[in-house]
Amino acid sequence: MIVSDAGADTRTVHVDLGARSYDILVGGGLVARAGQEIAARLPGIRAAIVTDANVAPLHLDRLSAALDEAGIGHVPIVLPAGETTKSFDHLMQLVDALLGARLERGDAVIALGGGVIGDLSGFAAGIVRRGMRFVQLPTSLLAQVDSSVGGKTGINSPRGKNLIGVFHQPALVLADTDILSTLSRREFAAGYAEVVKYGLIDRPDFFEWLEANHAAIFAGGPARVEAVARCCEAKAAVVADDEREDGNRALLNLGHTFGHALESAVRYDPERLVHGEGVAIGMALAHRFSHRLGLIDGQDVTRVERHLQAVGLPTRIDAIPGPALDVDTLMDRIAQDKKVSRGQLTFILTRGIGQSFIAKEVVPDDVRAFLSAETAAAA
Ligand SMILES: NC(=O)c1ccc[n+]([C@@H]2O[C@H](COP(=O)([O-])OP(=O)(O)OC[C@H]3O[C@@H](n4cnc5c(N)ncnc54)[C@H](O)[C@@H]3O)[C@@H](O)[C@H]2O)c1
Ligand SMILES: O=C(O)C(=O)C[C@@H](O)[C@H](O)[C@H](O)COP(=O)(O)O
Ligand SMILES: [Zn+2]
Repeated sequence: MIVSDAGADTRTVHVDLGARSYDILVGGGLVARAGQEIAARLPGIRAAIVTDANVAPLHLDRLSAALDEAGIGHVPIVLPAGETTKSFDHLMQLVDALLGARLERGDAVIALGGGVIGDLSGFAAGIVRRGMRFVQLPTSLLAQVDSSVGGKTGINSPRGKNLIGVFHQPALVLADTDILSTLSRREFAAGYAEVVKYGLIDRPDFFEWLEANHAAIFAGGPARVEAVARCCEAKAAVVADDEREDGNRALLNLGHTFGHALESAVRYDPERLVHGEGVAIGMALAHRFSHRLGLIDGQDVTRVERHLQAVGLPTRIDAIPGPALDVDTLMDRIAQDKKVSRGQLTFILTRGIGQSFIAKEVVPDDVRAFLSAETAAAA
């Protein structure tokens, strides 16, 4: 993985995966350049632009014009916005539209959207004609710093989050930071949870930088570009080292065992919880659980909670609006987590800020007692 300058305001992060290597371009104005960047890497293709009903009216025409300019024939496919679109019904609809457009295996699926569109489109690209080319044009902060990189694709099940999917790497990621200007503050903050995650995993200096610079990142400008590029650099390094999560890639799941259980328990209802908010609560829970197990100093836990709260992110289960969540349901979803191995729970726990580690054979009764205390505190 190499980070280099590629023009005045574009940063290039290379994801080093042998034959499946690709570039992530980060900076302003990339939608306008998308046609030429794609044509340079995937000459002669046709494409489908997959997007959602919120993003389409804001950004589809500009991308379409950029592809026209580069002579890339394309069809738009617009799906409903929101987490419930990561479903078998919408996968079927998307697959049918790709086949109906007579796109070939060598053609490309271009995801123009947040993580929902990226995960669903990547899955469709991975299975249609046994694997079409795939390009990510992430439009949410979360998608720019996390979901567009690394090739995890898929949909949700009522039994748990992301339980159905494939690894399918993109051929190119174009993270146009200008496009974030139309994102709501709530969704920007949700994406910021995944930004904080990289600091908490193993980059304490980055966490400290975020504490000092979060306002500038939310405001836009160079700090935002810097944050996106540094997250992509961090994720690219992990993915290059462990593409299919046989080892350390699991660290990217910090906060997700709890977070995914919460998302699934609210049935992926965005009025109650979106993914990044689930990750924020999940990271706070992972730190408090680590403290309960005697692994981490209470001052570090408070520092993490304070930073998440400073940008308006939730840190407790009772921050989720609607009916109280039940511990049995949460334990049922946790038992479905993809990190479970030979029936044993795996969590990402921590010994301090930037000192996360993979904890195998976590005792379910310890988790249950902890969640009972957390939800009782909420009652
Ligand atoms: N594959 C991975 O490695 C990975 C990593 C992290 C998260 N994820 C997945 O990503 C999903 C969450 O992604 P998300 O937070 O981007 O959610 P999302 O795709 O639902 O986007 C959030 C909301 O913002 C809107 N939106 C997106 N870009 C916009 C823009 N530029 N202007 C205005 N509105 C815009 C969307 O329409 C949606 O309503 C979850 O399903 C999660 O599981 C996957
Ligand atoms: O890329 C990864 O690996 C991650 O874990 C990134 C997470 O932020 C992301 O939410 C991912 O989809 C979770 O993966 P899962 O395997 O737990 O479904
Ligand atoms: Zn995530």
